[in-house]
Amino acid sequence: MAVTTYILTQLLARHTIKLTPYIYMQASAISSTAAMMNDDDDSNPPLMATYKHLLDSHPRRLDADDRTTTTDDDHSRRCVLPVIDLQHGEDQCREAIVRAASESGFFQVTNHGVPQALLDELHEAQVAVFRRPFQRKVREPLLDFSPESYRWGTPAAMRLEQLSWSEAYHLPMTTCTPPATSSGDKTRLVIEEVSTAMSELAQQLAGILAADLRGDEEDVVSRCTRSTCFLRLNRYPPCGAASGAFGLCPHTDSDFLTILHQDGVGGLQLRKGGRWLAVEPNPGALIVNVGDLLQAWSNDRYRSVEHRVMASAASERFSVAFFLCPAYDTLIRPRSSTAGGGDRPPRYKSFTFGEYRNQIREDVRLTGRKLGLRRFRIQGGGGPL
Ligand SMILES: O=C(O)CCC(=O)C(=O)O
Ligand SMILES: [Fe+2]
Repeated sequence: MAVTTYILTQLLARHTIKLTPYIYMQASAISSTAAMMNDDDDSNPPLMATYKHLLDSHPRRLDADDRTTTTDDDHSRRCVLPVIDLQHGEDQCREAIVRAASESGFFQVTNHGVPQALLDELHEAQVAVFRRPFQRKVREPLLDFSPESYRWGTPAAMRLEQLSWSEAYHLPMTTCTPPATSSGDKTRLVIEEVSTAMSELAQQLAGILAADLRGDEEDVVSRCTRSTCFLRLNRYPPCGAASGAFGLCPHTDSDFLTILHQDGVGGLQLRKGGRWLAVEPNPGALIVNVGDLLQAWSNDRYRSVEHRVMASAASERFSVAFFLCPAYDTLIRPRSSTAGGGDRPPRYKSFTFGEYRNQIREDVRLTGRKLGLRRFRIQGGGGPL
């Protein structure tokens, strides 16, 4: 029975896109039933079964009446991110990095020091980790990571637009270092090596961006340490259920700086000038993006740009994100003076990273979404950029 439902689910997952809407609803109902039976050999989280009420209440394309989502036209709009080759050395790249962080908030780096062979190994390990049966992912911790490190879907979603069709392992960097007693498992080692290499890269880039902001106030970058950063392994299962569904809902990153490695499937989009633009996968490059803390600390010199992942109907997608975060008690005090920008009054009230996180949690609990930096913005502060 388990095998039959598994095959049925797989067939439906592959073919729903080709079915008419009416047949599709029948198909999703059957597929939901299969998922609810918790087949032990099915690695997909039961997204369809769990969020069927949201899918059913929104049977049309997500974009039919929601301006925050996409259109066919937008799907074909591509965005070319600046590519910075780090082999030219820090001094040569400094200006390009500062310009990219100020103008686009997202850029790519090549010759970044994270060996491609290591990223390939992590990809292989990541596929194997997510291939474990769903019930095992939920019940048994991965290696010696905490059981809470596995997450899927969006428990608080009240509408389809708030649902992320994905699963992830959220790994604080402290836990990425295997204890001395650990078995030396290959997955463990590769996770540690990638998080260490990405952390070094993030520190280097954040250091360059920080150095360009004059002032001798507390250095936030030095407060981003192994005990405060984390790595997230993402998997986006195919979603034939609703065209235009999100693999990851629109958001800005709440950290200081993010390093992202994606596979070749595509799906990442940025919001630019009120439009969503697709980021073309670039093998060999890592994506870098400014987080909210860096935007506030730089008094809007660097930009934390809204982004999202579109779920694919046909292909699963994997990505790895490293989040450079300071300690929770780090004060984010906008710099009143920035290089090139002259004196500019602070645009944000000062806040600690801990206060920022708590405010986000509270906003999500009360409104269903993150309000982010606008919560700390000084009305009329700073004047035009
Ligand atoms: O998977 C991606 O491409 C983006 C991931 C992301 O935005 C995040 O984890 O914050
Ligand atoms: Fe993100």
